[in-house]
Amino acid sequence: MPENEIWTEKYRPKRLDDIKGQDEIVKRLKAFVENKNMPHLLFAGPAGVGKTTAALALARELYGDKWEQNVLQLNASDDRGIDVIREKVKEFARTKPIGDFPFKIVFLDEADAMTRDAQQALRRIMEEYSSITRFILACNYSSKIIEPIQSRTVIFRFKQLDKKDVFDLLRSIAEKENLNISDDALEAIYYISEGDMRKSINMLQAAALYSKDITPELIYEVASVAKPQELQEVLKLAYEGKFVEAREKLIDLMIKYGLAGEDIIKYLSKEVYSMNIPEKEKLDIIYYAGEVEYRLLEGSDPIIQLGALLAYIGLRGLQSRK
Ligand SMILES: Nc1ncnc2c1ncn2[C@@H]1O[C@H](COP(=O)(O)OP(=O)(O)OP(=O)(O)O)[C@@H](O)[C@H]1O
Repeated sequence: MPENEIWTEKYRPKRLDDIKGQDEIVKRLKAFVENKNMPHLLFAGPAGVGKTTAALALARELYGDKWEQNVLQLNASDDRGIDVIREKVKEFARTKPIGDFPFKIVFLDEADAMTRDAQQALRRIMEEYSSITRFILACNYSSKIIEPIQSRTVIFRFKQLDKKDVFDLLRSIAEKENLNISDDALEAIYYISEGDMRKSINMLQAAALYSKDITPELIYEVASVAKPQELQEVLKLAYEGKFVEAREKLIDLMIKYGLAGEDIIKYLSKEVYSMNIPEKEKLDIIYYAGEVEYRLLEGSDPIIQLGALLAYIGLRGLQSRK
């Protein structure tokens, strides 16, 4: 293995059985392999949870060493306008499978990013060549796929991966790469990646460039994310009415980690849940944070908007002490 290989590729499961946390889906895909037949499929779900991995593993198990000749994979980074769909996909879809197989597979990643016109062209090709070609479309939101495609595919909904699945995989990678990873560091990775396995593995690889000992500090540093305690500190200061200190600390964090207002608001909101204050206060603050986020996305000044949020938290604190 080359030294600088990307770990998400190096450790991408080759077989369906090695895919973590998607047991129901794996079971159904294995039945397709056994029957040597399958309908068109639509894989929907969040980023980095195994959609592409499942499509490729399915192809490997169906075709064995002929899998690459029988699969056309077009990523979102490839041009996938109508012309490409018409030419490239059609060209591939209309020719016979290589070897003794009844159909070929076309895999399209991030199909929900394709224009409606391109999806319409795709739909016609799906219909025309369905006797010798099956399509697997992956997307984050199935609602963004045009209805005629949805109704022609069987939808598989991929779940966000839970802690255990992410921890198991990261531990086994750490062992193979001779790293020491603490449980706190695993927690930190999960906190930031929110069950996105690609993000988790990338973070581990980035941290390993600096040290064999993977600690939460190192993870927060490479991920360029403020530690939960640092954000808690800001919230606490604000709630106690120490507005100026809270604001300064927040600006320091933004500079230290190079965070944009939208990032900060996301992480701050997450931390509000663990504040030691009444439930009603938390809900009010989270509601207000939602409004601030909206204003930020509309282009408002982040320092003023985040200041407004801190002031609001301060007011809530003041009222609760009355
Ligand atoms: N369920 C899983 N089990 C084991 N490894 C996984 C799983 N999901 C993701 N991975 C790892 O994360 C990497 C990215 O996964 P994959 O490409 O399958 O994500 P995806 O769901 O297709 O996401 P996207 O929508 O962003 O393309 C893989 O190379 C693999 O190493």
